Amino acid sequence: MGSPVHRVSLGDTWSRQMHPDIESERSMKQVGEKISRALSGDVALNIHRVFVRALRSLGSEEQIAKWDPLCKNIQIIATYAQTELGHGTYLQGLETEATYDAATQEFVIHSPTLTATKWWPGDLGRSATHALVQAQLICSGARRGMHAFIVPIRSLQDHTPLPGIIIGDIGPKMDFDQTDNGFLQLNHVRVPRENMLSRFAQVLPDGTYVKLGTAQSNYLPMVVVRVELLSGEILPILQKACVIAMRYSVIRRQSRLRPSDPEAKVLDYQTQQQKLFPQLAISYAFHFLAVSLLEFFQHSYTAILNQDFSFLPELHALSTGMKAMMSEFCTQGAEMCRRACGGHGYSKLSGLPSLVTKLSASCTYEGENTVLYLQVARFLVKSYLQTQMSPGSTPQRSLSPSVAYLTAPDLARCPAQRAADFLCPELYTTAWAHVAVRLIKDSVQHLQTLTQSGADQHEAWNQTTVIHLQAAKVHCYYVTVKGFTEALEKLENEPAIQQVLKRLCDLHAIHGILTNSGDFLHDAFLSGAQVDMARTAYLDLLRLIRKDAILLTDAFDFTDQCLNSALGCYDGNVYERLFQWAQKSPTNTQENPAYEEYIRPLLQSWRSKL
Ligand SMILES: CCCCCCC/C=C/C(=O)SCCNC(=O)CCNC(=O)[C@H](O)C(C)(C)COP(=O)(O)OP(=O)(O)OC[C@H]1O[C@@H](n2cnc3c(N)ncnc32)[C@H](O)[C@@H]1OP(=O)(O)O
Ligand SMILES: Cc1cc2nc3c(=O)[nH]c(=O)nc-3n(C[C@H](O)[C@H](O)[C@H](O)COP(=O)(O)OP(=O)(O)OC[C@H]3O[C@@H](n4cnc5c(N)ncnc54)[C@H](O)[C@@H]3O)c2cc1C
Repeated sequence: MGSPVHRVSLGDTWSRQMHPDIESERSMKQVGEKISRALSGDVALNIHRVFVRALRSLGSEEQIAKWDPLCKNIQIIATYAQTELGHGTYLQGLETEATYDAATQEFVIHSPTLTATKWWPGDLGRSATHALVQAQLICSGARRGMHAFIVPIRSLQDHTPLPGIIIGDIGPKMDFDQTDNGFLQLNHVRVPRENMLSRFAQVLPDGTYVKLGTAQSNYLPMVVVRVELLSGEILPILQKACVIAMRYSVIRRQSRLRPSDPEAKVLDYQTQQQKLFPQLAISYAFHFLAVSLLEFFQHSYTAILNQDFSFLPELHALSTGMKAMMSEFCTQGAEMCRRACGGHGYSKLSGLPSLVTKLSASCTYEGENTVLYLQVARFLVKSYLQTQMSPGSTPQRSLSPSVAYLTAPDLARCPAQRAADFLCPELYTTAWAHVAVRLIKDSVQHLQTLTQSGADQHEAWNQTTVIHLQAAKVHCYYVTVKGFTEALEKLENEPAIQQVLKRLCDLHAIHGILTNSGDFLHDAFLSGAQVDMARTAYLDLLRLIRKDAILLTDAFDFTDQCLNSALGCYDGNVYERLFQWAQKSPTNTQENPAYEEYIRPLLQSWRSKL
């Protein structure tokens, strides 16, 4: 971990004295340093731009050898242009066309309608010189579905749009002001045959179409980016929010626990702990899950690139489920951290509002969350039906490991007899698996009831998607609980940090049980008394985690510059920074433009009436 002196924001003009309230929280600093090293096992890849990932997923070796160095050396600036004005989710509905012309061995890329306009791609508005355009391939008189084409869009000489290209910025957004998301219309733009990325499909010079992968091979870049977004983009934002809110909560003193006491650190209030500690716990759960998913991804991705697609269904289900869950929970968690900082949390100087608005976008980009959860549901239904096949029926691929619980022994009742029983990873993992199985089974039964009563399968699916969504969300929560417990098992040689992290794992599992207690009470798996036991264990965990809270957030090892927050600096000098940074606000360094035009005339008119 860097020394404190390297953490204080540059340009601070007061003493570097550590605030005593935060210094007193770091008595066990070496535990925090050990935890930080455990987290450094994170294999988060740097999030290359989406284009580079798509090129490496869909391009032939020759195409990668040609275009990758041009990207790396910034000889071109490339964007990933898939979403259109009229379609983002439904890829089969994309309208941009790529029609093969055998006479010239070129593709003619065209936007046939207004809604075919590419809309949203990052860097497209003003920066990109090339676009990876996802378009419906038309060759040998047939439509072949979505394929990827590299299309030059701006001159490398003077950056002006090339012939047939209408391009610009889509206008102001909720955040990401630094990114020029743009629009692109293509008017019969010709590119050579070699510009169709051809790892999984080729068009021969005479227009013959050769499929080398599956129907969904060209969806691979989305799987890659979803996995990398988790630890590369989404999770660090929640971790930063936790650091800021936790440090502020040991500096902020407000009200008294007892009339005779000094004002209390707000983190000593149980309700403040209940706001922040579940966010801290889930950020650790997501960390360990992202690490294990990345390992699974790297293994699967290598196989897929070698035309072995056996891992793809589970990889697709895991990547969509974790992207949906992490973006949803991280967005909610960052907002909770912001609210836990009171008025100063609403100040942009806290750094928290922009974390919330940035995370909010992650619920939409790279796949809208509901749509992705329903992809998980589709996988769960298929997996459940697989377990119901009669033993002698046609051989099926083995059940994917992430749904092995579908065939594990199930308990009808939770065996917990006292609060401490809820601190047992096996007990709460089994509890989560029980509810997941029940909801998946319920969703399948509702679907089958409708189809057996004569409903069209697509209508039956639509009429049961709310139930499927609930099952998918519980499955994803189960995956995070199981992933966290498995990560803890690997820390057996570090008992000190294993104990500290186990409390977070316990809290994460029980927090989910208490906030979804209806799902556990529904079939009497838990009794009301057992929910009370779980709450007792939960409240005691809050008390125990309190003493490690600062160490657990220091362990994320963000510098002050990275946090960019007057509330979250390592030394805790919150008020000095707020005051100093506020004085730097442009409105404080300029003449008040409203005075001459509005305020003075107003005051004068009032004075003249006195
Ligand atoms: C600083 C911040 C940086 C942020 C950078 C963010 C940049 C953002 C970039 C973008 O947003 S790029 C655009 C992203 N767009 C999407 O993610 C689109 C989402 N839509 C889809 O993924 C698909 O259209 C769909 C929703 C999955 C539906 O697909 P489709 O309608 O074609 O088929 P289905 O009938 O649903 O499924 C058929 C079959 O295909 C399987 N499948 C679907 N997707 C994938 C995939 N990605 N990989 C592998 N397999 C996939 C699906 O499971 C079905 O399989 P079976 O069940 O039939 O076996
Ligand atoms: C900040 C940002 C950056 C982006 N960057 C890029 C980029 O670089 N390149 C790129 O190509 N795209 C990019 N996008 C676009 C993004 O990928 C799409 O917006 C996203 O895939 C969602 O698609 P959509 O906008 O069509 O939403 P829609 O699908 O229209 O969603 C609207 C509503 O319809 C619901 N819905 C849609 N389909 C179904 C269904 N089958 N079942 C149930 N409900 C459904 C959704 O749940 C949602 O509630 C970006 C978007 C954002 C916000």
